[in-house]
Amino acid sequence: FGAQLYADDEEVLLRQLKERRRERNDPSGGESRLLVDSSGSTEAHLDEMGCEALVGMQALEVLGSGYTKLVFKASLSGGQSVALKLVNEQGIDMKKCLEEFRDPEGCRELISYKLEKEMILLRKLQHPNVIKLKGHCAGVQGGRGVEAGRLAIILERGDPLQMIQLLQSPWEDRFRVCLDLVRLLHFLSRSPLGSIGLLDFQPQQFVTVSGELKLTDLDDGSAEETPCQTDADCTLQFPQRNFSVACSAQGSCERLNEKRNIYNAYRYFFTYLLPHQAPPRLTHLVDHIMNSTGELKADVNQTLEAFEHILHLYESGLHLDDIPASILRDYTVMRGMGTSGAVEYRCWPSYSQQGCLLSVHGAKEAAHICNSHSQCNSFTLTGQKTWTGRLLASFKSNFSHLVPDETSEVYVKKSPSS
Ligand SMILES: Nc1ncnc2c1ncn2[C@@H]1O[C@H](COP(=O)(O)OP(=O)(O)OP(=O)(O)O)[C@@H](O)[C@H]1O
Repeated sequence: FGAQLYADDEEVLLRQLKERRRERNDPSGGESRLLVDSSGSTEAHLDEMGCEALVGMQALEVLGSGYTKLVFKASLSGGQSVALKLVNEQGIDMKKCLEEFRDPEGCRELISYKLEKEMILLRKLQHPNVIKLKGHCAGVQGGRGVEAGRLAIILERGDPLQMIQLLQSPWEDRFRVCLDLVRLLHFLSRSPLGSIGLLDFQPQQFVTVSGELKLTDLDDGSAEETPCQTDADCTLQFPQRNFSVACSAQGSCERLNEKRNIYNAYRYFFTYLLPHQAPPRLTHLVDHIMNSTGELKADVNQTLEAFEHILHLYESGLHLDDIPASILRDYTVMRGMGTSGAVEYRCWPSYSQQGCLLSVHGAKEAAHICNSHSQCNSFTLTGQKTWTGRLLASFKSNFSHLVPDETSEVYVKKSPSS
């Protein structure tokens, strides 16, 4: 069934289009939220939004576009911000189809099929790291930049993944993207449609929603393992490396989709995001992940375990056990206080451009960091937390006075004589 859903065979598409045309001429088949799924049954998706949700919406800006689809940010009349995905009339797919068939309506319909396929897949593959389908409308009313009469799918809105921005962000946020990706690959390896390989593994296929990574382009997947006769038929080829996979007794390359996904995760994401500025006490674990995924020595279960282990240590602070509690004796603590008139210094990669704002497990780790910065004479544990629940600590050279602040604590280095 999965492989059938992923089939892009032109003949299959045209047959489906003809069937759809027949259904449309059938007066009973007009409901916009009824969809014929590939098993032939008609499913109602009454919890999803329909065309009525788009009445009065404002299409605000283009979020992104690709060969097939165009994505708008839209503000619904209730104020909710969503992403609308439509056929990209200017896209390569449309151009190629027009060149070949010179039939604008047929081509639009052919490409709409990919949107429908994506919709079916989004329903079948629900996971925190897959973009959420909110609904669809088979005849968009029109609005700024959106033509009338087109199929639009309504998705939760994300921010396109900006690799350059991510490279400059704290390790914790970069680790989160990699962890989310591994959680997604783990799910895809045992999805309801079988083990799915993502054939186009570019960062453009992903967005983030409040820092969480989500796959948004689902039509470039394969749920079929490559058929084979001998092991020689099962090679995974990448520009820098090739791998051999065994041909199973059933005549398919064993877990090729899973392996391809892991290596792509390594080459497009981990290499850039994981090792750089990893917490010193976790680098050996990060190096181990880099090695085992770069050499395809670990499967997706082992890779996920390794990531979750790092997360556990990082959240619990267990990796900091060797920092003695006595390190805090060198500091005077003032609870319920913040500072003003601070003399800031910059560190990298800081959560703030102006000063040195880093995440810590607690006062002990903050003191350890402050001791390693020559400019640091005090730090404030703010009440703000990062996604892992770690605290944001602001490191400073000096400050002019203390101000009451229920949510924070100030630690000042004792002078050598005191
Ligand atoms: N829910 C969303 N929120 C924000 N941006 C999105 C969303 N979905 C997609 N995008 C942006 O729109 C772009 C195009 O979407 P999508 O990848 O589905 O189109 P495509 O035509 O299949 O692209 P490609 O040719 O790369 O396969 C994405 O690269 C992404 O940046």
